[in-house]
Amino acid sequence: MARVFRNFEELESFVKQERGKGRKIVFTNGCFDIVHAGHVDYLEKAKAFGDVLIVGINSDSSIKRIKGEKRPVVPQDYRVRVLLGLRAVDGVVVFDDDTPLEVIKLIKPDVLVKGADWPVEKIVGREYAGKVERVKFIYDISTSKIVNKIVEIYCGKKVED
Ligand SMILES: Nc1ncnc2c1ncn2[C@@H]1O[C@H](COP(=O)(O)OP(=O)(O)OP(=O)(O)O)[C@@H](O)[C@H]1O
Ligand SMILES: O=P(O)(O)O[C@@H]1O[C@H]([C@H](O)CO)[C@@H](O)[C@H](O)[C@@H]1O
Repeated sequence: MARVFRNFEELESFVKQERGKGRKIVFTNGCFDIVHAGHVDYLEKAKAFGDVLIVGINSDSSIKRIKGEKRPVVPQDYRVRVLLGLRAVDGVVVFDDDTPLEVIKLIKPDVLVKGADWPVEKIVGREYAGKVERVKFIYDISTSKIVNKIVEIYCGKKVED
């Protein structure tokens, strides 16, 4: 089963151990507030770029700063637990900064992956990765779309994007 790294030191020693076995380290990051089919698809494709997939997940306070006070809908411990249950994921680490730059600088992944909604020039940490991969969306879904649909259904209000 996948594991959660309690701190960056634990993560660093895991990465060193895996690299020692000749394994390719893939890293990606995100908020993963309400996990959906798009996340599952992109994480499986991310894993396929290497041998070990580590996912950096924003802390609750990080998400509040970057996505607004009303988010996240799902607390970080539950968001972590969902990712740990995904077949593609080997490890999860929570980061509290606005960006995963410090984690990426630490592990220098062989491959850094984001969904194709992120232009390369906006992918934080790209200069510390062996290469950067952007995964195209095959599902037209997002956490925001899910939230907005629920508000529309239950509150009869159209939420402005
Ligand atoms: N439909 C999708 N298909 C593939 N990848 C996706 C999809 N939606 C988001 N991603 C990717 O998942 C990662 C986490 O993104 P995030 O948690 O912001 O999801 P989101 O659904 O876009 O959430 P929000 O609507 O709150 O922005 C990012 O790398 C993003 O590019
Ligand atoms: O879930 P998101 O919004 O895709 O995740 C964010 O990604 C940002 C991205 O990596 C910038 O290149 C990152 O800075 C931010 O902390 C979220 O993880």
